[in-house]
Amino acid sequence: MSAPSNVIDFVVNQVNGVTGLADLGLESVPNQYIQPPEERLDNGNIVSEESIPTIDFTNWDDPEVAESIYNAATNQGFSPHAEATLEWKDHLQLVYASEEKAKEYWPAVCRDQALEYMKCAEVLIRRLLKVLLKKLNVKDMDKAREHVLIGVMTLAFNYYTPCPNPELVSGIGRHSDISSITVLLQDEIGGLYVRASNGDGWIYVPPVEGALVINIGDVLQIMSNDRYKSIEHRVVANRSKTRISLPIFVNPAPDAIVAPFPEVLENGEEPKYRQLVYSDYFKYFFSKPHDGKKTIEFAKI
Ligand SMILES: O=C(O)CCC(=O)C(=O)O
Ligand SMILES: [Fe+2]
Repeated sequence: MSAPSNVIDFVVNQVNGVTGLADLGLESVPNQYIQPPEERLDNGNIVSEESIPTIDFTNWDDPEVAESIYNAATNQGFSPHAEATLEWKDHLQLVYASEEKAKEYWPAVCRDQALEYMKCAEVLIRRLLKVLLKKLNVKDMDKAREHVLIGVMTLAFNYYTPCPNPELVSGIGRHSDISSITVLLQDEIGGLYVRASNGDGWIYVPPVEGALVINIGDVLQIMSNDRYKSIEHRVVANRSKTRISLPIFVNPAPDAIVAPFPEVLENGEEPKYRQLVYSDYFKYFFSKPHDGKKTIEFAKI
């Protein structure tokens, strides 16, 4: 079977998605999905000596838990440049504005489960942020801070359909999230990689039953004036299995002002980032293809 003559129209406008494309039984993926060779992930750039830490949160009051979270959040490298290709995934995003709005607008098929999950996750998110802020000397989460750190939470459903040429495409191109933090639930298939600390290779993030993946996003990097580093990550496609992941993006409200915390600059440290309105950062991120950690340059002084 050959690809439709207008792939974007078939996938996007006719709402067939990548899954509809794959269902045509193509022998090879359309050109629009093929990544340039330097962007492909192979055994040559996978780092196996390094792994990501798994932290047990059962005992929140243990200072060692706080220390592990802090260490995990301060470690990240840099990235080179990227080309624009389409991603091999379909997705749905549910914005959590309020419980009433969620009940009104979210699809009935998953509404109750999604709401329950969001409520549980919110408890974890608040605790995590508290630990991370404490290390920055930011003592309380007042309304203004809440507006910027947990202004809008969005639950996304990523659906990575099997791909006939997984080595040529990208499930999601390399990027850092533009959240404060992202809490990700992945199924047992695997496919997520994060940048190794040398800034060059990639580390596989194995699915761990009962564990969530926590990513630091650009907003926390900006607000911590680089104490915390947002993590560059990517997803590879799978030849035979469907993979599902559910990230919660914990984002500022659109009108929130993002800037380094005064507490971080207290000792005369120079701010590395300017003040910006989050909606401008958001628009900038979506105005271009994923390009590693380059979005944050937009906020740099
Ligand atoms: O599917 C994953 O594991 C990661 C998804 C992701 O990075 C994103 O949606 O921003
Ligand atoms: Fe992401």
